Amino acid sequence: MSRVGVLVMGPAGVGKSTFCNSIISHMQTIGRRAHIVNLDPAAEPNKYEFTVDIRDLISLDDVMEELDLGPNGALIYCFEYLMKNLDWLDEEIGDYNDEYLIFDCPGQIELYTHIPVLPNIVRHLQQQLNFSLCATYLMEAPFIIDSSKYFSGSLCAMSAMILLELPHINVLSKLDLIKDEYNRKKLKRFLNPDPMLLANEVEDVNPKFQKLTKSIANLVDDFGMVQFLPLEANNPDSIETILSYIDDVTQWAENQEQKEPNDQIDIEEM
Ligand SMILES: Nc1nc2c(ncn2[C@@H]2O[C@H](COP(=O)(O)OP(=O)(O)OP(=O)(O)O)[C@@H](O)[C@H]2O)c(=O)[nH]1
Ligand SMILES: [Mg+2]
Repeated sequence: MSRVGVLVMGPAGVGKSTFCNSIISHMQTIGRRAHIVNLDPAAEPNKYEFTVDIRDLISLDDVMEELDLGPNGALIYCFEYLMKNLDWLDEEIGDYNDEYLIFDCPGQIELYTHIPVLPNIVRHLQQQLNFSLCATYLMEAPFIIDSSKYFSGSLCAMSAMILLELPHINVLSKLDLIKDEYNRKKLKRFLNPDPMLLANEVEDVNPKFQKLTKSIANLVDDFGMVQFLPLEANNPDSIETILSYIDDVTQWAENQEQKEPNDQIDIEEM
């Protein structure tokens, strides 16, 4: 049994759910099967039906109303509730052996930076449900092309990377919105950036913070976490490229190949 899980993470409105839908649509086109697991208790109705939906376990609106919590507190409560009811998740996912599941996560970034619920869910999926997992972290291209924001975005992505300890792919979403303004060469500076060069470009920063920016650039540089894959949700080529990276880090193809000899044994045994 081999299951691939892709966590789709990133700040609010960055294009996570749209990306999930684009993967499903692309996979259908090429004859592969995938499902969306919705982990956002505040999700809006989606183009593709959620195969597993946290809202079937707990509703954000109910929590807000009954416990008199705000949306962020209620979200944390929902995840803590999910942690206490992981058997529900096991049961829901249980029927989907040998499948490709895409986990659409909420946009509250505290979930990826300092609350341990997501790492606990990740360990559970790996250890109890035998998932080969990959994290995708989306950042918006229009946001990131400002050098100073590039560093704050990179720190958030690194935070998620450290917290989850998973194979990690950074994605620059909504690239179509800046394509006309930035030529290929300029875009490459952000997709495959040199943090030290970008740090020198940060302007309009209080001199007191320039040193801090350089230190952060050093850290990002040392970490080697400086690559982004471009995403245009409506461009199948960009989806295909990202999917090939995900397949690679989750060893999807190898798992498929491994299954073939067993299939043959089954046939011979019959
Ligand atoms: N131009 C452009 N717009 C996009 C793209 N991807 C998403 N959007 C738009 O961005 C908005 C937010 O997209 P969602 O997919 O709902 O973002 P999200 O990250 O799931 O949002 P939350 O779940 O609320 O955190 C929507 O209006 C999308 O149509 C893209 O590649 N290009
Ligand atoms: Mg969403």
